[in-house]
Amino acid sequence: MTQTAERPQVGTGQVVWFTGLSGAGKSTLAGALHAELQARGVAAELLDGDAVRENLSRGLGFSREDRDTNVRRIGFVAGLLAKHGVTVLVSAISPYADTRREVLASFPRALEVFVDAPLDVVTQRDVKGLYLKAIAGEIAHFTGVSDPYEAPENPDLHLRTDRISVRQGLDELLRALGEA
Ligand SMILES: Nc1ncnc2c1ncn2[C@@H]1O[C@H](COP(=O)(O)OS(=O)(=O)O)[C@@H](OP(=O)(O)O)[C@H]1O
Ligand SMILES: Nc1ncnc2c1ncn2[C@@H]1O[C@H](COP(=O)(O)OP(=O)(O)O)[C@@H](O)[C@H]1O
Repeated sequence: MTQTAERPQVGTGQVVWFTGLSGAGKSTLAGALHAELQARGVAAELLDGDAVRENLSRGLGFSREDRDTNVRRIGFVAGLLAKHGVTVLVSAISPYADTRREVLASFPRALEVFVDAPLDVVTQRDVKGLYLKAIAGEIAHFTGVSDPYEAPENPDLHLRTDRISVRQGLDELLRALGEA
């Protein structure tokens, strides 16, 4: 007979939700934090926007409805992982404040991280060459150019990636997680 009641309970994992424009630095910071947590032996999982869209959300586009579906799907998986004590790092533009609020409120422990760089900076970075195309009108509904981005009003962490280094951002994240 299993003695579930006597087994040690796995603590609820924290969900660290990185939101911001394309090219703001979400993947870079979430990836750096993931590597650091793993090196410290912390059970951590990364749900990155691009990988999610290739798998869990394949076929979804960038209408409000599809973005919200994408964000809710990520939230569902993050919640399952967190329930088992995993620290979950989510990197997704997640542009709509209401949907973010709803999903974040479903986690017992959540940290909203606003990865923030002004439009002119991300346009200059143009990591994937998408801003050039969006500005030329070749990509419809591109966040920050022809589609909205609703910045968090009261994020747990606000990282201005045009003012701080990746290392400084990582240090702030570790501090916020009590891992400094
Ligand atoms: N129209 C439009 N708007 C914004 N982004 C676009 C668009 N089309 C493609 N891409 C690429 O898709 C990545 C964003 O996917 P996300 O899943 O993070 O977006 S969302 O949270 O569902 O809004 C985003 O990746 P990141 O640069 O990593 O943010 C872009 O590379
Ligand atoms: N302080 C910083 N934090 C994060 N990324 C930075 C920072 N400074 C410069 N960058 C650069 O900005 C780019 C961000 O790209 P990426 O992480 O893919 O953004 P996103 O996932 O938000 O689309 C990378 O080329 C990264 O090296």
